[in-house]
Amino acid sequence: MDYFNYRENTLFAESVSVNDIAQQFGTPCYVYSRATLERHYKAFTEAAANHQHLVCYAVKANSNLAVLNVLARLGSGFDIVSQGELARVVAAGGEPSKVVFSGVAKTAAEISYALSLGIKCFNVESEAELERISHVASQEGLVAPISIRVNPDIDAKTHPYISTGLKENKFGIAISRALEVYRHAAQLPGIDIQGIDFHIGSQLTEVEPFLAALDKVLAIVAQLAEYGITLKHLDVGGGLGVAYLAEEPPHPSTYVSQLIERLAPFPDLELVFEPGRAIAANAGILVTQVEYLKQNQDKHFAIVDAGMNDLLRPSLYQAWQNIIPVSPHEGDTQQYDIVGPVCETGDFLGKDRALCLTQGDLLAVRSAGAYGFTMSSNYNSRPRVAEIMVDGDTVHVIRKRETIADLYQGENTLPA
Ligand SMILES: Cc1ncc(COP(=O)(O)O)c(C=O)c1O
Ligand SMILES: N[C@@H](CCCC[NH3+])C(=O)O
Repeated sequence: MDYFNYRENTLFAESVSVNDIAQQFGTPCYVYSRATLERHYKAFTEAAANHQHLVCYAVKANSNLAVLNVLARLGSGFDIVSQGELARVVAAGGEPSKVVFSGVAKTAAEISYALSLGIKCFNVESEAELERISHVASQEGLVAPISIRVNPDIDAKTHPYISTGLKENKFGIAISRALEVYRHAAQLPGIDIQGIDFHIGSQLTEVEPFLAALDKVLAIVAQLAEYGITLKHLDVGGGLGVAYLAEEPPHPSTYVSQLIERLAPFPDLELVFEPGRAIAANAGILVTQVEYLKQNQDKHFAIVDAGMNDLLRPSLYQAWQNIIPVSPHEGDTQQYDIVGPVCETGDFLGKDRALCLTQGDLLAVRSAGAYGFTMSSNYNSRPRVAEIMVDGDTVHVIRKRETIADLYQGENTLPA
């Protein structure tokens, strides 16, 4: 049974109610749907069925072991950006041979760990990193599979903090230098050139920027072939957006098939995708309870038990996420700012929401399955909340709520 639709992540399953989950496990809590995660993953793989491909789910979106395990069981690969994420993939039963390693600041220790596990590819983000990978691999008598992440200088038309493919962004190697860097890489010891990679940003709502970047990168693939460097894969990154409000991002199947059309002249080039948000965002909600209602002159506040430390996106990006009552009831509707307990004016989950509320009501913040828990913190010494997975008629606690004692575990006072 599906609990969340791709566009409207309907909350109310017949057999498992959000109310019951909140009663049983307390609030705030994140609730994810296994069926939805699986459906979103399959939207990519089914659309790509006629071309060699690998979906490498971007672990940063939601790195809970159960989420990774659900995807690993379907054969998913993983896009990681740290040793910690790689360790999670392994602990969740993912295959290192399906892991691509992105990120601008890979340390020698991280490179060594990833090499020892035999990952699919390092997505190299700078010339200095290429030298470091070559050095580490040679020292260890290993060969590192690499792909150059090129920065195609394409405007992804998204929030400036999550745009990554412009020349002023820190990511990737300028596309104008790509040929030179590949020719150098081909001479380096311990390096095995496997592919090419780009990732132009997150929450893109149009296919055009992806296609523009892809065209630029395919031109490089063709030129490299002339130099005798034949690439095995092309990694188009992640970035496909979801509907938080009225956005109308392309369905994964439309996006995937349009990219694959462009690959007609390259039938042997494996296509790698790194979706995070498109798989996880609308597979999850954050459930929170109204602690107090309060009015300051004309302003109405609903003070809830989840704050910016639990869900940072509204504060950080002024991101809009739908907030709905779990059990709607009759009464007066007011324009509420939904604010949290954290001592910051920027601590809000939503502003000016027309809602009919009473103290104790449960609210669901939708589209919270991606960049929700993973961006949470202990700010204000608030324990991290529980994560729950709905799997058919069964509800699993996939991460228990932190205790107060967990908050300072590992800390010490100074010796006497
Ligand atoms: C290199 C890389 N790949 C994949 C992703 C996943 O992006 P999204 O969640 O937008 O699909 C990101 C984050 O933007 C990223 O930096
Ligand atoms: N954290 C961002 C997405 C960043 C993508 C990371 N490359 C968000 O919540 O929208």
